[in-house]
Amino acid sequence: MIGGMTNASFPLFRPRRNRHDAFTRRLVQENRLHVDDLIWPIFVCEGENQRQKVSSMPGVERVSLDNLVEHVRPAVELGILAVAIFPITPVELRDATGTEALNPDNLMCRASRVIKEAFPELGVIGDVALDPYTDHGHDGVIKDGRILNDESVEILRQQALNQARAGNDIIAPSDMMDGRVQAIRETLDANGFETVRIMAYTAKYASAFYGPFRDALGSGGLLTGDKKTYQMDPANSDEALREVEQDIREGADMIMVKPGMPYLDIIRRIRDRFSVPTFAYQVSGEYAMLAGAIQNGWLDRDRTIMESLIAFKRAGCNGILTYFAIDAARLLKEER
Ligand SMILES: NCC(=O)CCC(=O)O
Ligand SMILES: [Mg+2]
Repeated sequence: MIGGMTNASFPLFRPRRNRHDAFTRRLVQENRLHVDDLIWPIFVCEGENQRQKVSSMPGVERVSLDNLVEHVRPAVELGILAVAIFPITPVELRDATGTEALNPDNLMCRASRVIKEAFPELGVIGDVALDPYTDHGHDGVIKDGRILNDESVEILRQQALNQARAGNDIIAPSDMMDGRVQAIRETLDANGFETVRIMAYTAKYASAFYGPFRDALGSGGLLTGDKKTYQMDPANSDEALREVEQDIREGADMIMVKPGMPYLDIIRRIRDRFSVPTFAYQVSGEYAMLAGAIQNGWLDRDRTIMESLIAFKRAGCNGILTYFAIDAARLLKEER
């Protein structure tokens, strides 16, 4: 007996029968990708009429705010529910403590207002961490070569409040400091933002797959050392469960695993244990691998994109942050 059924064997059991034709395959399909599952990360930059290509992410652009509404419109028209904003902070505005993160008129806040004004229904997710704003490229403040936890959290809670005031619906702390979810929750609530949601980057690994993202943000060259004292060791899995448990207790509404494809086992373990809405970030390096191979004609574009995304659903994700969001939404629309 397997799963309550007789373990029938060939020739009685022919698994191929359920693959016989298209209608049967659809009928028995276990997981489906829906446009509601897609979150689109976007890069914004200063300047006028900018649409800068990111060389290591073919098909991805950084856009200036005057182009932002047109950039985002296809996502809205395709029914994508939310975008995640990533600002490219000019080098001259970066400093040791990421002061620009607290500027109510920083690029993130202005981008958020531009999007909210044009598309009030579109969900806007703001990344909270100091790395786009520091001159050393780390997610927190440094003293004597160490990334300080509690001092960084004090800045992060102000950064989150700054973004909530600009209109961000979801605050997504990606810094991996301990205790920041609770601190951000308290600060939001104390300031009347109790409906602003927190999507915690809960299991964020110290990964090589963020390389192209740092190119896109211009923070790659700035980074001194690595992020191993705050991001997780790729060898660890139990630890991710402890991180999830803690973030739920601290008040996270949604949690995230990052990167995505190399960490599907982590997603599955989380889903088996917890009932919290779980997201994954198919990060820049994953995008670069696939988009590069697609561009070279080594992989079939449409099938590769869709197979890479259904894997997240199979692993148990409620949604996926992916640079392929627009392509995938188009493909889903064609399928219908
Ligand atoms: N905090 C957001 C990221 O680090 C994104 C990484 C990526 O796409 O590689
Ligand atoms: Mg944590």
